[in-house]
Amino acid sequence: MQQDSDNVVIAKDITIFQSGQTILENVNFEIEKGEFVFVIGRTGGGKSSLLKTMYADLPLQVGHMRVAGFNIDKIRRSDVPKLRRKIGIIFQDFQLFTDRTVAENLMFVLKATGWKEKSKMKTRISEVLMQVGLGSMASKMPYQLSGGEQQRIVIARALLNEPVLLIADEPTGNLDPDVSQGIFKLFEEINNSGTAVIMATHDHELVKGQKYRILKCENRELLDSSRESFELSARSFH
Ligand SMILES: Nc1ncnc2c1ncn2[C@@H]1O[C@H](COP(=O)(O)OP(=O)(O)OP(=O)(O)O)[C@@H](O)[C@H]1O
Repeated sequence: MQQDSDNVVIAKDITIFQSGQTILENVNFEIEKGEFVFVIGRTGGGKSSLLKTMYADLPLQVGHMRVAGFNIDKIRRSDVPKLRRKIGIIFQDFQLFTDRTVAENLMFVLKATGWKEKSKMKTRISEVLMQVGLGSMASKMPYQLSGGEQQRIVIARALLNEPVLLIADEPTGNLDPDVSQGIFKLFEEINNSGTAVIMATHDHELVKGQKYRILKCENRELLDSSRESFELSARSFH
């Protein structure tokens, strides 16, 4: 597939399977640099499967997909870590090492992704912690942080290598509405600084009234608010 410098994601005629079952069929969409996109749909509709395909966790067997310059349908195992360095991935459950400080958690990722110079690593850690509003938390253990703060650290970790795309799968799923709102605002700030964001969510309150594009998984189809209008009632979220 052609490289398209304005798109961080190109999906062309893709079909997604789980254990031989078709989950989404004939999916076509593109995400531009710096775009913000929600993925919604009822439970089991295929939101996570779509995101997993994007970060090469679920192999793509039918169709073509390009993410952050990598051909997902042809990606070699050895290239998956390189892809994941270009994208940041955030899940509902904060997966921090519980026996390491915040700074050690972030340092671990920098080392694993090839950073060598200690002073640059320390600077980068300070920068991302500032960016998520937790500049003073470097020496805290995860258990000393609230759920919302832990999720901010996970977001800081995803930002370390300046990704072109953040993929977030229910990032506010375990958080109170107020805290969710704060996390969402943080994603918006990150997006405003130029990083594309794709966020799967069940949170109707979060999505309704927003200006952002929505992809909706429904009956094995991916509906796209930039091409068609569709129902956005609470029912389409559960
Ligand atoms: N590892 C797996 N093995 C087999 N089937 C799976 C696997 N993961 C998901 N599925 C099935 O694929 C379908 C889509 O699941 P997926 O998790 O993508 O949906 P979702 O929209 O993210 O759901 P939820 O909102 O509940 O997280 C479901 O029928 C699910 O049971």
